[in-house]
Amino acid sequence: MDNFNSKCIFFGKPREQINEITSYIDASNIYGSTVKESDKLRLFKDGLLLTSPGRMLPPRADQTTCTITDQRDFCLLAVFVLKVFRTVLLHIVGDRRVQEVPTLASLHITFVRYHNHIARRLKSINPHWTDEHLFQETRKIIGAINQKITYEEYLPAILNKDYLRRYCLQPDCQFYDDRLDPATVNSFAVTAFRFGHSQIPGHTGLCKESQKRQYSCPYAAKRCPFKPVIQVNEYESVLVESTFKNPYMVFKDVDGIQLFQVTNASTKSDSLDLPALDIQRGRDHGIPSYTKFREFCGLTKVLYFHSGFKGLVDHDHNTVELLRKTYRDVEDIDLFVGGMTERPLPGSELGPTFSCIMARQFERYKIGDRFWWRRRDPVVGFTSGMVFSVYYYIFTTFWYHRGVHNRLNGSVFFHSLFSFFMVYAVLNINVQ
Ligand code: HEM
Repeated sequence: MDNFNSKCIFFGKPREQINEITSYIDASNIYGSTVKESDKLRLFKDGLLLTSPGRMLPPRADQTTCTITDQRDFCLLAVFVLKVFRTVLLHIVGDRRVQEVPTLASLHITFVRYHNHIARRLKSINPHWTDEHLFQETRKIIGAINQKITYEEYLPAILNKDYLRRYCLQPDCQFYDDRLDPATVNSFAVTAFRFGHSQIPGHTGLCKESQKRQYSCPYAAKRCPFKPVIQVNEYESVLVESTFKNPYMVFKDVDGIQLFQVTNASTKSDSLDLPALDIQRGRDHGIPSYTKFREFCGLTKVLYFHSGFKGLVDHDHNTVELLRKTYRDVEDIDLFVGGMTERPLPGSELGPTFSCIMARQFERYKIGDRFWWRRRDPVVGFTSGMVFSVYYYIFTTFWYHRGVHNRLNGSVFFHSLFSFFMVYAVLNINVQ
C-alpha cells in the first residue's frame, strides 16, 4: 500500500505494507482477488457460484473432522476448534474474513445468492450464453451494485456534502483519470476507515426459529414474490463478542439476526480491545501523527493542547484535556486517536481530518478505476439500459431475498447494509 504523503524513500519508493487483495470496489469479497480463487468458488455451470444446502456458502473441502448430521447443522467440532484456535475457516467465499462475525457472513451469503439469482435471470433471457459469459456479465453487475451502494448510499451517510462534491464522489461527477493510483493508502486502511469500529454496538439481536417476520411489499399483492408472514418484535440479545468467529450462528439455532441491536447492557471484560489494536497497528505501520495529517489536509496547524488558536480547534474542551493527560506533546497524538475524537462536521459522521483521508481514498477508488460502472466508455462502461437494470435489481432483489433466506430481519438488513458493514465487506483491504 502506498501512503498519501510518505517521505521515507527506500530504493526510490516509499516502504509500505502489501495489500493482499484488490483495492478496487469490484466485489472481490465475493469472487476473490485472483482467477485461481474465483475458480474455486464457481460451479462452472450457467455462470453460477458454488453453494451448500439451503443456498448457504460452500463449506471448506478440508472440513473432515466431524459429521454433518443434517442440512442445517455445521461441523460443531470445527466450531469448537475455531473457538479455541481462532484460525479454522468454515466456509469459502472471496474474503477469508467471512468468519469474523455472523452478521458479515450473512452479507457474503446474500451476495452469493444475489449472483446466482441474476445469473439465472440472464440465462433465461440469453439461453445461448456460455457459462463464462454468464459468470462475467453477472460479476460485472454485482460489482456495479457494490459501487452504487457504496457511493450513493453509504458515503452520503458518513461524509459531509462539501467533501462529496470536492472529491467527485457524487453521481453527477463521472470521469476516469489514468494518473490517479487507485491503491489503498496506508493511513486509510490502518486508521481512518477503522472509524467503523466505533459504530459497533455491544449486542446482536437474534430471532428464534419459531418466530417469523412480516415484510411489506412495494408491489400489488399479486406481484409480490413472497407471502407476508407474522410480525416479530422480540429478539434475543447476545453480546457481540459472543458472535466473534461464530459464523455458524447464521446457520444454526436462530432464524434471524438483527444486525447490531443497540442496548445499554454492559459488555463482558474479555471483549476484543479493537481501538487498542487500531492504535498499535498505526504505530506498527509508521503512520505519521495526527498533526502531520492536519497539515497534509490543509487544516490549521496544531501547536498547543487547547481548543483555541493554534490548538486542537476541532476537539471539544473535555477531549483536549484527556489528550493532554495522555500525550506529552501534541506531535505525539496518534492519527487514529486524534481523528476519532474530532467533532463531526455538519451532516457527517466524521471530523475534517478523517473526512479528508476518506474522501481522497474514495476519489481514487472511483476516478482511478478504468472499469468504473458509470464510466462513459462504450467498451468498459454500462449502457444506459444496464444502469437502469442495476437500480432495478437493487430495488427488487432485496425484497425478493428477504434478508438471508428468512434468517435476517429485512429492514434491519437494509439499515446495516447502508450504514456500515457493507463497506467493510466490499472495500477489500487486507494488509499483511
Ligand atoms: C463486529 C465488527 C467488526 C469486528 C469484530 C472487526 C474486527 C477487526 C479486526 C480484528 C481487525 C484487524 C485489526 C488489526 O489486527 O490491525 C480489523 C481491521 C479492519 N477493520 Fe474491522 N471489525 C469490525 C467492523 C468493521 C467496520 C464496520 C469497519 C468499517 C466501516 C471496519 C474497518 C476495518 C478496516 C479498514 C480494517 C483494516 C483492514 C486491513 O488493513 O487489513 N471494521 N477489524
